[in-house]
Amino acid sequence: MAIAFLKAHGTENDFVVLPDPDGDLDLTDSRVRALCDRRRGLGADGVLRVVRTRHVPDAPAGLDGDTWFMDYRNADGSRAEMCGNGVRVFARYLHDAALVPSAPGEVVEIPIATRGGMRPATVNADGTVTVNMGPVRVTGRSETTVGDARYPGLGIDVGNPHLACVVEGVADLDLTRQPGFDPEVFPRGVNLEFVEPVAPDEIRMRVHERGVGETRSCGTGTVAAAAAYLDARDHATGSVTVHIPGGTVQVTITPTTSTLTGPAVFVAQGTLTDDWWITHA
Ligand SMILES: N[C@@H](CCC[C@H](N)C(=O)O)C(=O)O
Repeated sequence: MAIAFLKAHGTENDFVVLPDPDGDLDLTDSRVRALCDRRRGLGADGVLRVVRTRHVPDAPAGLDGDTWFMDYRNADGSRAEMCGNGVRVFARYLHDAALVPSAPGEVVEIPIATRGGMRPATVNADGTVTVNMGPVRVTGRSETTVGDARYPGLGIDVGNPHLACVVEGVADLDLTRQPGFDPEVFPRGVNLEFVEPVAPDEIRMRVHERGVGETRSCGTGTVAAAAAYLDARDHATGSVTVHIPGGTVQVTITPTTSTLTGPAVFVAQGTLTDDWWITHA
């Protein structure tokens, strides 16, 4: 069987990467949960399966079948539409493994399909990756609760759902439990960002991710956080530096789209044992 894997992270939002060009892997929810388990598996916030779009039954209609598809799974086994840190890692993998055309010294845009649509990315000369994250759609206002405290926030869709709340004292929040949210507003669940300005156009963010729990970074969340920060200043566009526990990224929001720039780091590669794979079917 010899199933190959790589371990990678983007600002410490960590992933198991599974190359599966022909869609041969039977990646069950149970196997995703086991892979992400930090004791009985490799340990990660999510899994990125690298597969051609034609082999993904739930890929959005109209995508080219040859395009590489980022099949993203949360640590609880659920599928999500998008993962911003994941796209950076995914692009870096395609680039370094020479799975996409490139010329020495040339910055080439890599088309990447996701359940949230196309998210083209470029690997920059310094090794960082810039992802075109698509338009930022404001979906309304809602609130979250952490313990007894209520925080109003801005609902934002960047392929996946977010509620970004500008608060004071981000460092002191207890995010070890699922914060409350309105299931009528977010019937598919929601990623919750807590955002604090630290300087002009510079914010600190923590996140509780749908399907994972608190993570050290969330790329789509940083875009939502930047949008909420700008909205609080009556701006719809701008460039914001976002500090998360796992590092720093740069977000730019324009009238038509948004970009996310940050690192993509590969830690290890190896092969899963057949026994382990069979046991966790
Ligand atoms: N960590 C990701 C987001 C992953 C998906 C999210 N948990 C969801 O369910 O929508 C990112 O970097 O964007």
